[in-house]
Amino acid sequence: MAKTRVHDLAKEYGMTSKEMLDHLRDMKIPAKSASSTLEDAYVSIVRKKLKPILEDRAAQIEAAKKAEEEAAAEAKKAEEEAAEKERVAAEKRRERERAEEEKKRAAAEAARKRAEEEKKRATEKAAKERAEEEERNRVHDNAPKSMPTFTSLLDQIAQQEQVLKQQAEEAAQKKAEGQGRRERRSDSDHARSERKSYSAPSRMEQDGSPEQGEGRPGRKGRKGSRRGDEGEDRYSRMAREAEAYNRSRVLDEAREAVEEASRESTGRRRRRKERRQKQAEEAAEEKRIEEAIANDQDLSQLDTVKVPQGATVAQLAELLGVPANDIIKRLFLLGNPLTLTESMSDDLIELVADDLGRDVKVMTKEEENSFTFYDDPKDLKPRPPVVTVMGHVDHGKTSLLDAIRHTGVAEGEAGGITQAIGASQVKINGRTITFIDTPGHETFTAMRARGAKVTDIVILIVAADDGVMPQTVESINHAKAAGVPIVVAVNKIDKPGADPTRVRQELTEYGIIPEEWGGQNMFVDISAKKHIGIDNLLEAVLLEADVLELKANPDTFASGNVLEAKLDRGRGSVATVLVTRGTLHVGDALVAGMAYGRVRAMLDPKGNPVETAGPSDPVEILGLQSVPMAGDEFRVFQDDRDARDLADQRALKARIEEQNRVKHVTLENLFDTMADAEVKELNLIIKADVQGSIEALQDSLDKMDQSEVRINTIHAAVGAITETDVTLADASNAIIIGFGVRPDAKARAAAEREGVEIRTYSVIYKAIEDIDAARIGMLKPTEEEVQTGIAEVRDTFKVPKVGIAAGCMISEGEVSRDDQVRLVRDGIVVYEGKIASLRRYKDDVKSVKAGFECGIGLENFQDIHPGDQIEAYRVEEVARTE
Ligand SMILES: Nc1nc2c(ncn2[C@@H]2O[C@H](COP(=O)(O)OP(=O)(O)OP(=O)(O)O)[C@@H](O)[C@H]2O)c(=O)[nH]1
Repeated sequence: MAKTRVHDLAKEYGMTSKEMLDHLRDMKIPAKSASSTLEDAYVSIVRKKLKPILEDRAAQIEAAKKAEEEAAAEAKKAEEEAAEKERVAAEKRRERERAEEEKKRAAAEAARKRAEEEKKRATEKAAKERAEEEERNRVHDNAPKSMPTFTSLLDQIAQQEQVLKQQAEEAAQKKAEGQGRRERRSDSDHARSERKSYSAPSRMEQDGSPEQGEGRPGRKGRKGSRRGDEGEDRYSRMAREAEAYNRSRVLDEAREAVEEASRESTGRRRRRKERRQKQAEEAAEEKRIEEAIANDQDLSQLDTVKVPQGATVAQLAELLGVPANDIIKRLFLLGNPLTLTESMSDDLIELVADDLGRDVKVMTKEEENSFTFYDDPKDLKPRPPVVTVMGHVDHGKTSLLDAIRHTGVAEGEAGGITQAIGASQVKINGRTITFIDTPGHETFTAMRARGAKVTDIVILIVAADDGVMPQTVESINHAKAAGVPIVVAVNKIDKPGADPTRVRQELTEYGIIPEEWGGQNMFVDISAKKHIGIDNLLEAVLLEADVLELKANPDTFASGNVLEAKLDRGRGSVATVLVTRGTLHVGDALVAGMAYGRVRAMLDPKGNPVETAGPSDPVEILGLQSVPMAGDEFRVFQDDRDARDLADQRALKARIEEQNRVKHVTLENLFDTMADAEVKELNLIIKADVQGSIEALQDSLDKMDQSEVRINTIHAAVGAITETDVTLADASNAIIIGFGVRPDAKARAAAEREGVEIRTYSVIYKAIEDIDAARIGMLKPTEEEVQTGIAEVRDTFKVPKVGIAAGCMISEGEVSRDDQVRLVRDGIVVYEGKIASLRRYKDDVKSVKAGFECGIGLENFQDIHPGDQIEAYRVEEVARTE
């Protein structure tokens, strides 16, 4: 019989071994230590006696739980209140922003008006100035530009001379009154003295010695001029000096005036140039605003200049409307001297533009070409509808498409019809309908996920003997999500148990209501097998198409989507494309995703070679140099260099993204990486469900031999592995170790993208073992966990005998009945084990794929909550490499 150890029993009662030993001693039960074993009889005594303790503990736990719940409820309430407050604040903020925006718009409008008025005024002023200038030029015909200044200077000089002459006369008069001998002097001498002494007073003032001069006996001017100051008459000397002084001053002033005049003239020229530039800018701005208004563009985006990636200095200058020198100067200051024809990096373009106070958007070739086409309504012509058939498995999708392909074909020919490409076309009443031959909503949704909306109408096929089934509902939801109208084909009406009315009834539950019952959907009863009602169905599709008024411009370069593509051994890259606009011709240069080429040959759905394909035509094209992907958009280019450039650019971008994935360290490559590295360190980020695990691991790591590789724990915390952890690991070349925790979806995607290794464990010793082995290059994994699928728990329900089961949606991959699973709640692993039941509605199924709903029961586990995640995985053997 199994024996129970003291410490196990203690654990069961949530007490320490010592406490348990004390109880045993009280009960007189022999036990020495925690590892002592107890007979079953003793164990049952203990259980009986300790029952009140257990109950007490349970009550405590219950109380604690209740308190916790209350606290949580309160916290939630507070959170809701805060959220409400935040919402109100956000609303107010938005209102403020709206008002601000309005204000800005009004200001912009006012500025524009002001600019207009200013422009008008400036034009008038300029005209006036021009008139005045012309007038002036007429007066001073042929005169140099500085002449007016000289003239005014000469006037000034004449005025000054007049003043000085007066002053000299006054001085002479004074002197004549004081000294009689002056009277004897000749008239000419007197006149000369008068002329020459006009600046005498100022000279005297300068010398500060009028008395001294007055006291000295005078000499004859002529004599004085020959023999120096001694014999010179005082006034003559003063006059001479004044004349010399004046001449140099006048010359200086004149020189200055000339300079000033020439400065003024260049200044004027500059100002004129600036004014003209400003006017041109304003006119350009006005034109842009007018164009933007005419094209319904967002006015706030107007200031952003679109610059193609790799633009040269000259191109950027032209786009920004600034002199190239301005850009070269800034590049020089930024330490990146470039010449006019050199191209600039994205960063440099942005830096320089920023420095110039301009907003730019560097456009990749992809962005440059990713505009939506605009067609003038008068160029639009009706086009055939494009139809996809959807429905539950075995309800007859393939049979219907087959029946449709045989429509209008004579019995004898029927056998010869082969489905050449992934789409077909039928003619009814002289009109064409295009069918996409990959039925089912997976393809439909996959295409839609890639941005390809090719289907105009969905035919929902429902077997009259089976009624609405799970995939019927899923198809409805997918069609509704894409906003595509549904025509219902009630199939298998030839079968004895067929009940078309029941189908109609059931579909009303999902909002699909027959027209005859006042709803929006056309219903047609058919038998795909017996070819009954097929024409009626096609007519219904045409009626629906009429409502949609499907149109496209056929007279332009073709564009559309790739429906499927493959590499054919004999023919190379083969792609089925659906033209949505324009007309595709043999010889056209086109790009589809990363593939580029010229259309070498085209085949229609019946496999016949054709020269052209218009809107809604599916064709198989040969000639692409690589294989595009289903859903890729294709476009024809006028110039095949543009097509090649775009394809190259896309391929280059993909390559760069691939290369940019830094090769991070993993436990497997640790040894080899360390062999090359100078610093031998292993960085770890540890995430665990409880603090204890972190401490236990850290403890073991500390004890590890770190002489060859130093182990650094750069971050350790309790909780799920998040995107931030991955970012940190990426930046510090670290490995993430998780205990009882899982990465969330974002973290998983980031780790995949950045090549960061995440290792999750449920036992510590296994992690230590792996790290230890990796350190010495001995990590040889023999098993590998392969994730198969993820199920999101949407709801839980009670199943008799099974207990609580989870109503799930498979969000990734495929979950199989025999997969191993773990239940993850908020990133923490709460259960690991097996699937007890996997069901689609009432049926047990082997597996369920992404996009489908199912019920999952877990083995011996009932604590499932909505919002939990069930991760399914398989453990696979890994072949040893050595
Ligand atoms: N009696 C009868 N049987 C039909 C009719 N249409 C289809 N079937 C049969 O139903 C079965 C399933 O038809 P499929 O066309 O393969 O159905 P499906 O929806 O394409 O099936 P999956 O491709 O598996 O999703 C085949 O055995 C058909 O012969 C019909 O109008 N009457």
